[in-house]
Amino acid sequence: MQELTLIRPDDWHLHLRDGATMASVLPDTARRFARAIVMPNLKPPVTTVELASAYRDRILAALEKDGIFQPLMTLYLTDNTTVSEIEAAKNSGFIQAVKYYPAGATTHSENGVTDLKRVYKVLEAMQKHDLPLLLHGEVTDPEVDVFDREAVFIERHLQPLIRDFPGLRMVLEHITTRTAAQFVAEAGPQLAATITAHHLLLNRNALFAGGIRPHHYCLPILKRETHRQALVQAATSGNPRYFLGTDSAPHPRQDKESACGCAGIYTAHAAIELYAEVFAAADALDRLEAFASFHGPDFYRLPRNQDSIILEKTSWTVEESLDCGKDALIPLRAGQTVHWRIKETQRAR
Ligand SMILES: NC(=O)N[C@@H](CC(=O)O)C(=O)O
Ligand SMILES: [Zn+2]
Ligand SMILES: [Zn+2]
Repeated sequence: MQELTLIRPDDWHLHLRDGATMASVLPDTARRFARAIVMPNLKPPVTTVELASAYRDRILAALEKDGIFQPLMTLYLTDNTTVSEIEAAKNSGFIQAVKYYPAGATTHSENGVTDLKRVYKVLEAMQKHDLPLLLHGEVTDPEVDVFDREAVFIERHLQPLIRDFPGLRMVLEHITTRTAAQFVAEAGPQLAATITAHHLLLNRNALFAGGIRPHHYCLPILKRETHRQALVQAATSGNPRYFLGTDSAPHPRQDKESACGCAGIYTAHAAIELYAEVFAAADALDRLEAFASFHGPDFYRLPRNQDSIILEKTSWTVEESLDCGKDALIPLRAGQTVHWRIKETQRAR
């Protein structure tokens, strides 16, 4: 049997939703991670410090009292975000970043930015106050093939952003292509990327295995095998500019199993275990801790965690369905086996 002790990891990209759904998914994340960057794409979106503060209070109220989990909050950037809101966010002490969704790109992005030029003043303020910008990096141009939207985003939007804001730290979220991995490797220290467990485990064949698989549909969409391999290579490379972000995104079963199903894959129930599978398969378990527990806090300029978790190589079967308040929630690997599990979590002394 194999065991692996890690400093407790953090999740640098997470959807917790709100209300009953949040209450039912939160324990999965809090059991594994010390902190998570909480995405602001609620309905209505978390666009102000006041809304973020109230959302944070609801998360804290839903947590077990003796836990250590800390939500790290984000603001949802819109065409109307003001410079004074950025200053207030920086001064809040609990907002760690601002999230950019191109309007219409993904779940609950209808209030996103319509044209980056409209938020240049706000980006200048973020650069000045050193508040990172998190990017859903896909163009929404309907002329662009859905499999190319990330690569085209890099060319059309990310390159100009880097040129125009050389002092703004940015995270290209949930990267899915060799192009993105390479771009991050070649860019300077202002740019990092999160990588999900599902993009490391699955290629686009998983969308059509024996029939259409709505529970494998997420955005950016799964890509071909060569891209998956490039992501594994990046995640296991030891390069500090790649780190863990699950993008665990719960949707009620009926919204996924629909004629127009929602994008999002739920992985919080087995998050670090799934990454362990990827790193084990790449013979790189010795690099999991840095990817999961060091690179993220270093980039965000937060302290690394002190306590640890122990993973063991033991198989267990994922439940067929979980509860998400309103309806069933179908987790990744439902009814199937995960090959690592958490043996123990240890508090720092
Ligand atoms: N990743 C997804 O497919 N969905 C996310 C939104 C996002 O991160 O783009 C969601 O909120 O459901
Ligand atoms: Zn996204
Ligand atoms: Zn997301």
